[in-house]
Amino acid sequence: MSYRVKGNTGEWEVVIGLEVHAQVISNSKLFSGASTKFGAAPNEQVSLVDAAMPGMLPVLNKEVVAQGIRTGFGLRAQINLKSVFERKNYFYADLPQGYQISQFLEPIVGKGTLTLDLEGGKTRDVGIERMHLEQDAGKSIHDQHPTQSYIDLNRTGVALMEVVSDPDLRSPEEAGAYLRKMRSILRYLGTCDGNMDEGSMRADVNVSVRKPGEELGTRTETKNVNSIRYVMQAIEFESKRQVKVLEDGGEIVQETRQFDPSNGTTRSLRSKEEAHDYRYFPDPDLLPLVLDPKWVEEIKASIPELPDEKKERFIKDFGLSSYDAGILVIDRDRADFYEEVAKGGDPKVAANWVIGDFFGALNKSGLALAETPVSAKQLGGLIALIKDNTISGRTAKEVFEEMWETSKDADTIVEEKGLKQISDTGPIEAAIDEIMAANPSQVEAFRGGNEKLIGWFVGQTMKATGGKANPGMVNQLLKKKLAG
Ligand SMILES: Nc1ncnc2c1ncn2[C@@H]1O[C@H](COP(=O)(O)OP(=O)(O)OP(=O)(O)O)[C@@H](O)[C@H]1O
Ligand SMILES: [Mg+2]
Ligand SMILES: [Mg+2]
Repeated sequence: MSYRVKGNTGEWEVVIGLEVHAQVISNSKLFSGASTKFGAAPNEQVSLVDAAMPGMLPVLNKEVVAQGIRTGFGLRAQINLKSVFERKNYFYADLPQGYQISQFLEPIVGKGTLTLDLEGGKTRDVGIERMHLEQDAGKSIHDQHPTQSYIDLNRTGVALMEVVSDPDLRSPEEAGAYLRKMRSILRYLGTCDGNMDEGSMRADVNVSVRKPGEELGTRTETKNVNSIRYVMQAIEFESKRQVKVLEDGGEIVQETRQFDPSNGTTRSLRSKEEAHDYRYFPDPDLLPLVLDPKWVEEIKASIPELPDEKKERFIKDFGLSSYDAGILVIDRDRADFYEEVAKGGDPKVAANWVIGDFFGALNKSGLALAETPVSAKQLGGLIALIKDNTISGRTAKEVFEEMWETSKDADTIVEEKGLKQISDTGPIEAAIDEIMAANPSQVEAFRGGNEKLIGWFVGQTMKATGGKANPGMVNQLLKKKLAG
């Protein structure tokens, strides 16, 4: 079912386009050699270029350009061999140049596609309009002094990628899926760390509403939202607000809004009348960026397997469901971990264990994957023991818990605790014979048609063998013997 906002006049469709600002992983800034490391004391990482000292000239950072190209390939997008840096002029205290160097008419990356992984393993493609490179601004600090503002220029000039989506998203969930996938792709590529709480990925959220089938409505833009949950909340609030305004006979004005995380609402920052005229023009200090096609090809050849391809391979080679494969490929470490576990035998069983027991245990103990007490190889070893019938699936759960506590190998634990499953027919048959001899009336009832009693016999046999009998074998032998 598609997402709709219910109003008094019927149902409204929500239309969303996201602009994602992603900080490029690079040691130095877009046009200066200053460090980009997170967490430095204010104004420790500011070169003369960043501070816009007179006469300072920008020098383009080649690594950032390479990162931009990688991102373009990750978004299955057109790489433009010629692009142009332009000045986006506006005044703000934390913008010493009085303009931001950005790309406008000719961005480095053109149209592309991002595939959403939705509920139930469904997917949907969303259009990418463009991606360009630009400088970040500095930071104004208002909460240190009652009457003064402070400026931190560490972030000034840090390279950002702005990825602009088409207005293709239709619900808060889809917007969430879009951001999760974007983050996953950028992390696979190593072009952005995707840490939203450190501000390395932020979104401008464009929202409009319309009656299904109608033309696009007027959008508002909620700036700089820094968590996926907040983006979803902003969409929910903003779409309901717009429906109410329209149904009350009002009009939506194209405006910039701000999200308030304390109550999940948005409020107006500035309206269209006050909208910026950025007076874009090509930066005279920078030549057009012309890429060597050979270099671009080299970069293309170095792109790693990305989540979509990996997912497809997991489905095809390992027989996983789209849903399971989607969960496993979300980040590269998880996917690698799973593949290592799958070497232990049955890849489908491995997926169940990794997604269920293993991720569950990680979650419960609040550990990151890198801190796991049970290695992929060890988990693979446990699964191999189930596969070759050394232990039952049920015993395996017990062994896993012990592994988690002690970091011991599965076979060591099975050996030490004597958990080996009984798969010899001899002792199982002996146990069954004894139970049947001691319970003639049950045997008679079963033979008389009460087939449900098989469960009782299984239980008795398991009990008699200390829970170690191979359950498949117990079933098989019981059926044979009870049939008489
Ligand atoms: N009617 C609409 N409803 C919802 N989203 C829309 C609508 N029209 C456009 N959008 C989305 O708004 C975003 C516009 O971003 P874009 O960077 O092109 O321009 P901008 O927001 O005006 O510029 P700036 O980068 O200065 O904020 C895109 O993601 C686009 O898909
Ligand atoms: Mg934009
Ligand atoms: Mg915008």
